[in-house]
Amino acid sequence: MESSDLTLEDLGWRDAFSSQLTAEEQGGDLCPVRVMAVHRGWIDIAGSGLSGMIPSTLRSSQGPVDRATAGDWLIVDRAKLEAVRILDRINLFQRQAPADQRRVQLIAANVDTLFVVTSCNQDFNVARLERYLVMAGEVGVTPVVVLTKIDLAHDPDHYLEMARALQPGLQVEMVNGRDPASVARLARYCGRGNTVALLGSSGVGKSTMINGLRGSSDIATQPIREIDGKGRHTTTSRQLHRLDGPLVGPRKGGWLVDTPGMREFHLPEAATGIAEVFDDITALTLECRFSNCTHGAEPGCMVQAMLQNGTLDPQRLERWRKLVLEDAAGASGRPGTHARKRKKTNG
Ligand SMILES: Nc1nc2c(ncn2[C@@H]2O[C@H](COP(=O)(O)OP(=O)(O)OP(=O)(O)O)[C@@H](O)[C@H]2O)c(=O)[nH]1
Ligand SMILES: [Zn+2]
Repeated sequence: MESSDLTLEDLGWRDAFSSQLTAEEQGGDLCPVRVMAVHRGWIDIAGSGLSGMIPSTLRSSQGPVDRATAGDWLIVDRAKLEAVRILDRINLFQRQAPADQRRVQLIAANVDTLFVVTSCNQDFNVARLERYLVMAGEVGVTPVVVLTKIDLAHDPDHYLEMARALQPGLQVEMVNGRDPASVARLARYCGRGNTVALLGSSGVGKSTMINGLRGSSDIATQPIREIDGKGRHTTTSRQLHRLDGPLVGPRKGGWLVDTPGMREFHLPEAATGIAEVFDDITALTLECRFSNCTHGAEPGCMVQAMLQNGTLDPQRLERWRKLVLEDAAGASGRPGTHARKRKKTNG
């Protein structure tokens, strides 16, 4: 282990983790650390005043999601350089492994804010944004829609209005990623101890934004060559990057989760997220006469009633139907019955 000047607060420690510690985990050789990067068989960890690399194997592992992933908090045995257990997560991004649908791939844990990034041009797509927001709701992470390239848009406020209409109370920020003064709007989400992740299509300006926040031109989101535990070079980008640029404040920055899966993330399941993003429609369905109403031609269908009287946007209803159908279709191919956490971190 090497020493470091990081504190647990810098690393994103929360009361939700303190309350999980047993008496013997609060002294002696056992201590909490955060997983900063995941390599094949090894993890980079950082805790109060220490950092280093240890084998990723847990002393005992229970079930498919009981594996360390980027952002996790672990109890480690400092003397034996061993990972003991994973603390219950505030949230977890996971997906079905592309190669094997029965396996889950863990992407990142304990994320505070999800930047849903889109540019103010043809990339702006209501259905796609709703999908991202459904995902945020499902994982239990607070989304912030970031509209980029406002300098190129003829009428950026139009995009702002459309974005705000996606979900009640949704936070929306507009930035010109190339202008540090503009990117500074995002700094408040990236401060000490905060963990953010980004979602958005290629080319919308994610890297530009991150570089602006970090105040450097190194591409924060490019894979980094590292030396693994056996002294080999490996390419990994499954890690947390410090957001420590001048906009956030030197030594005050939080963490950016950047893992390959994050950028291609799609939903393993979505019912909770759909209910959240489409809470207006969900509320209507509860008032239909029949509990198994398909909102087609049944009598006493509240959804149809609101459609008829013009209260409900038919396109929004169509997008909702599509997501619900997809979720139902996905249900059959899903991996095991893992417990899911859904607790909001900030608010
Ligand atoms: N005018 C303008 N250009 C921008 C803005 N944000 C990004 N760009 C430009 O858009 C291009 C794509 O930006 P990137 O930051 O590479 O996009 P990305 O989302 O990281 O793309 P991937 O790495 O493919 O996922 C670059 O040429 C940027 O300079 C912006 O707010 N305004
Ligand atoms: Zn109905």
